[in-house]
Amino acid sequence: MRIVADENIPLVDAFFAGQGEIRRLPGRSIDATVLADTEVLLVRSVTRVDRALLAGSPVRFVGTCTIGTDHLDLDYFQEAGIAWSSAPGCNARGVVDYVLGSLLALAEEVGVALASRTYGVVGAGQVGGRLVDVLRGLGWRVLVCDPPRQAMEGGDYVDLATILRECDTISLHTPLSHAGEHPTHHLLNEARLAELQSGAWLINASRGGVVDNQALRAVLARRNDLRAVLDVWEGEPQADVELAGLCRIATPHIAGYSLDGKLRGTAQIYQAYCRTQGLPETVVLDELLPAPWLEELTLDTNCDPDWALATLCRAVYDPRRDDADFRRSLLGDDTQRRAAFDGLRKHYPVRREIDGLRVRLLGEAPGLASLVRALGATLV
Ligand SMILES: NC(=O)c1ccc[n+]([C@@H]2O[C@H](COP(=O)([O-])OP(=O)(O)OC[C@H]3O[C@@H](n4cnc5c(N)ncnc54)[C@H](O)[C@@H]3O)[C@@H](O)[C@H]2O)c1
Ligand SMILES: O=C(O)[C@H](O)[C@H](O)COP(=O)(O)O
Repeated sequence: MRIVADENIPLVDAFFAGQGEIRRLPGRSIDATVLADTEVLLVRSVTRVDRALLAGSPVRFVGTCTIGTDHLDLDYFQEAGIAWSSAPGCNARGVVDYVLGSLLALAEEVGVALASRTYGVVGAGQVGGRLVDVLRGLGWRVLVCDPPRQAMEGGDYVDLATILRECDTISLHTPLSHAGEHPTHHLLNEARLAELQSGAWLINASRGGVVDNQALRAVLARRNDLRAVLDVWEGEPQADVELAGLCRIATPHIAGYSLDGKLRGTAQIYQAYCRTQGLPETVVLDELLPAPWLEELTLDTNCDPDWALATLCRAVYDPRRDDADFRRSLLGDDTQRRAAFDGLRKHYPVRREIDGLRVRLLGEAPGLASLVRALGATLV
């Protein structure tokens, strides 16, 4: 059996070598020609997988090591009887860590307490749901907008207008969709962006097209009270340089790029492949994940909780490093910038997840203990 895999899928050999011959290619160069004799296609988000790519090929399983599926034509897969799998939730924790790191950076810059903000989470699935749990666990006020979940489950949700009116800190975590009852393409359009509160912070680590980038650029140019954090861009790998310049944090679609998240992505499509083929799963992720560089921290119980929060988060990840790398890459011409966008992602440094930390408290400190638990770290 022949397998074509994006060259940026880590551990693809460890998981799939027993299944056939693997050909690794840059995701953007996978085309119909290379699939002419391929049964299994393993991709990341940069490969558009649709009729034009697959028609006439023997591909019978498509795995994407990503949460997002907007690059897959699922209707075509159904019509053509092609089995597929994404990796739901694989890197959700990484995105939560990115949002936390961004909030810390903005709070420091503005000089406000994060506890004084009102958070609006739009889309409460794998990523947004985890984020809501962390923010509420920290004791912060959070409103949630998720019309599909609200329709299915009822519960304590608000609409987007309420989020824009009441929240000064908004984080977007919806899929990118152009159709259906609740399409998200340009969910934040010119009119909605105009409703952002004075001094609002807007974070988008979902998909670029959820925010009208041109409208965002215009509103940020007009209003210097607003602060935007963008990890995702319309037209990637091309990012709007002027818009990036107006953002407080700008990164090349790496919010979910923890090592754990990437490896989980590979493991999840391997598991799905085995299930569809009725094969036993013989490769186990836990045996392949290296130990984190920092496993345990000890906190004195009289430490300041805000310092503890920043220290625990930044011990694992600080998005300002990615922001700095990305800004340097924006100095070239269009071709160089596109290459740099992909290059920064391909050569992304090792990063782990905050919930992998173990924290030892030197004595009784219920407030600190609940902070550690809210972050998802383990108290020892
Ligand atoms: N930047 C990154 O590195 C990165 C990493 C992981 C995921 N993502 C992206 O983040 C987004 C969220 O991922 P997820 O795993 O949480 O997805 P998910 O499918 O688990 O959750 C999405 C949620 O959004 C809700 N939703 C759908 N339409 C909505 C609308 N119009 N308004 C409000 N809510 C709506 C859904 O009901 C669902 O609960 C996706 O776009 C995904 O591709 C980005
Ligand atoms: O959808 C996802 O899982 C994320 O956006 C993911 O980080 C995309 O990474 P890529 O496949 O582009 O490497």
